[in-house]
Amino acid sequence: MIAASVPPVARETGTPGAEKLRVEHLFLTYGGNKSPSLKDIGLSIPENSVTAFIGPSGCGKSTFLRCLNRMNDFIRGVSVEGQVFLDGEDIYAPQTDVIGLRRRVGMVFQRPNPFPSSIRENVAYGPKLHGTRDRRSLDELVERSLRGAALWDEVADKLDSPALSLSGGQQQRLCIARAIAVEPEVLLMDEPTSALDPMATAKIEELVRELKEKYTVAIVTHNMQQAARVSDTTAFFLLGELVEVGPTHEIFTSPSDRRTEDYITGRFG
Ligand SMILES: Nc1ncnc2c1ncn2[C@@H]1O[C@H](COP(=O)(O)OP(=O)(O)OP(=O)(O)O)[C@@H](O)[C@H]1O
Repeated sequence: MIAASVPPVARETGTPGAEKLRVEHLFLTYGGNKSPSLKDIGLSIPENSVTAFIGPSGCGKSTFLRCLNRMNDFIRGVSVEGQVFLDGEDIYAPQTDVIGLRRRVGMVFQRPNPFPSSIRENVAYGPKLHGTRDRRSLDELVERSLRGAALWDEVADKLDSPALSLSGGQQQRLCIARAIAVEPEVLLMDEPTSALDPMATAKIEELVRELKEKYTVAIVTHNMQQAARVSDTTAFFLLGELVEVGPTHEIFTSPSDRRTEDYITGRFG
């Protein structure tokens, strides 16, 4: 039996599989809505792994992802109850440094959204904002981040070209480079391939599998094959509830909840 609310696992930092994020009794209600869009979510996310959030449109996947670095704070009237622990500290506690939190928990969005500046400037932007000024350090960071996003070989000779001159898939990898340039611990990805063609999608999927060596990755996807290909753990959401979470191969081969089975076998969604 795979429980939707999993008990905390050992929290020994640096150990693959130690708990990075833990969510307890999370409810979220958008302003003006009578009922919550997320209901009593409990979930544990191990570090150095990929966790996929799947479910039909409107089930709350993106809303939940945004709870993990308080991006929902930008939406007026949202109320959040419950707890989200990052390395054991509640990110919704009043003393939380939210800017610091978003540095530790970075985000990549559905549509590639590079700034209208050069490739180099896109990657250097975050580190500069956080105080890195030295040109050599910045150059090193830009190269390391572009390598980390599997883009370096394609752009090394044109770092001062406009980011918007890149293809959609390259732009999305640039956004990943921008996200990792500030050395986050967690990367949240909201349907990062939904605007890309199959080749570009395959590259991002390969990259996601590599990224878990250094980061904890949580990814929202509409595409069940993608979840099966890239993730270690899959969480299935329906109507704002977390129905089931477990190892990806188990969710896709022997789910314990009938609703998960109906979804993954295409009976609805
Ligand atoms: N800014 C908002 N204001 C009010 N309601 C919202 C807002 N954003 C999302 N919702 C509602 O919250 C619920 C969950 O939406 P969410 O976008 O998180 O679902 P999703 O599973 O990510 O859907 P999709 O796969 O279509 O992106 C939906 O009923 C949606 O209408």
